[in-house]
Amino acid sequence: MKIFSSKQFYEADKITTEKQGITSVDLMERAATQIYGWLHQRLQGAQVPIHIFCGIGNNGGDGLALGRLLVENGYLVKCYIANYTDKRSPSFLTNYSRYKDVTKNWPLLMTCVEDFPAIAREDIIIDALFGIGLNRPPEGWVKQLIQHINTTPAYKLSIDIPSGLYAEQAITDHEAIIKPNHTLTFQAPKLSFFLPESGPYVTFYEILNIGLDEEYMQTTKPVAQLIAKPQAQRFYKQRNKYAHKGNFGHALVAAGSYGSMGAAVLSTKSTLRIGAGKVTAFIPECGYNIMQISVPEALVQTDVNPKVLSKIEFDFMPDAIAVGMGMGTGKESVAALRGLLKKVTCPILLDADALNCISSTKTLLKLIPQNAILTPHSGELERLIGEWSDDYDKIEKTKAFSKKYNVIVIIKGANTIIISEGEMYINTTGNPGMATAGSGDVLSGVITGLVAQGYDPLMSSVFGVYLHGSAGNIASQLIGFEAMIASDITEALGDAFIELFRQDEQQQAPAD
Ligand SMILES: NC(=O)C1=CN([C@@H]2O[C@H](COP(=O)(O)OP(=O)(O)OC[C@H]3O[C@@H](n4cnc5c(N)ncnc54)[C@H](OP(=O)(O)O)[C@@H]3O)[C@@H](O)[C@H]2O)[C@@H](O)CC1
Ligand SMILES: [K+]
Repeated sequence: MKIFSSKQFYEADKITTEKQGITSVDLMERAATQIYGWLHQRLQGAQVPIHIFCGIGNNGGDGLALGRLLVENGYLVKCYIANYTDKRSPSFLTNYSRYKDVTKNWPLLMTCVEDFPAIAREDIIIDALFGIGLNRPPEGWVKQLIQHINTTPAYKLSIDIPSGLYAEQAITDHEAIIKPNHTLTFQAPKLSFFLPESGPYVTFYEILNIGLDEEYMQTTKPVAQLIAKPQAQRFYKQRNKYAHKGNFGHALVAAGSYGSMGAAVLSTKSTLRIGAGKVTAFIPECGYNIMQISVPEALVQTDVNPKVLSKIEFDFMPDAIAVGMGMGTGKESVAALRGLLKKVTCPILLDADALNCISSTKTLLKLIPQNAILTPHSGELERLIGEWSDDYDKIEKTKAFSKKYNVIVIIKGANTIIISEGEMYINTTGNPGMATAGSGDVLSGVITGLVAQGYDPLMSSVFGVYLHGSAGNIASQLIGFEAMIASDITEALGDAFIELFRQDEQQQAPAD
């Protein structure tokens, strides 16, 4: 699914009205009708007071049109206009009059704190104060209105975007944003819904299709691609009946050190679980028994150094390499990584201490092969690209790094982001139970195992992140968030493949 910018939404709005021969007010009516349908389905005429807070732009226009539809259908509605400027939009004005025509009263104009209404906990609030046209943080009594709304326990529904939140710009005032229970967004989600600083304002969202021009939506390059089940299904490569293990590649996992062999075990096992034909673990000698016992399916080769990796030498041609998990950052590790980077000829994934070695020894940067996959967590990323001021700055700096070194960077987080060649992919699977030691080692194995099987590095990254999150979701259903450990994710990888093509009950039900 595509994520578009505000500018693109305005363009889509214009093209849609031109091509479909409708006015902006007609489009607004479509949007309001969709929200009305959503609410009516849930309320079924219930006589609960609905307070609609409207701004003076088109988001406010949506609120007024919704108010009229609710009144026409017998709901208890009170509409308030936050009259923060005189520059009312034309579509707002049309719906302002239409509301008056139906109710015989103008909506209540608010210009100061004294105008704020009392709201009971059972009431419903519709937030139509600001949409994607917000261009500065709300101030003064408008900010106080937002705070007033936030302090009530009443259910809050935001139209298009929580008011005060930008679609694709960093938050400057966290106290001036509506915290809704639910957001109904038009046509496609906005970038801010998925980033760590702004995502918490959008705990639940749904997309309402308002029929924006299909051709525009399909042919326009988005700001990001959201990866959910339909996209992930398209990545999957079906196995041929006559395939043998040689068809699914031989991966090398160079990892581990004394005290950190678990990282190597988790990666190696996950590389196998995701479907690599063969995996060789290259580890310091101290881990030999540990690895052989923990992962009997893996081949094991050991370093000359008993405790850390010092020279990564192998006697076969791997199809994919993962390096770094638990390998340490000392002199020996840096030398081992340097040697490996100099001779590598297949796709490579660099994780954890491999990234830390690169951050401490910047001369390694120029040895990173093109299209290498880097999987930093927040701290590792900061050491690579420097500090950032906000989520958007982080994305821009990561894009610049990815372009400069021609690498794929996976920014791990609640919504893991994959950046490659200026493109951005945002994953939708995963849960807070996955914030546990070793989860990243599993991800490295998953991606490496996909590369070994012949998925290209970018597809392996995007598909791997999706499957890893999906496995985490499946594991959490069995065990909950708190008790989940990284091995649970590995064990659920098989189910993640099955889940990819499982139809939900609704889809299976025969059509009437
Ligand atoms: N695109 C589509 O396809 C469709 C979009 N639709 C709807 O339109 C919405 C976008 O509408 P919009 O452009 O009128 O923006 P919106 O946010 O309502 O108002 C902005 C106004 O507020 C002002 N302003 C800004 N910041 C401010 C501040 N801090 N404090 C005070 N004032 C501030 C700013 O004026 P300024 O003072 O900057 O000149 C401007 O007047 C969109 O979210 C969706 O709900 C649907 O109807 C159907 C189809
Ligand atoms: K809103």
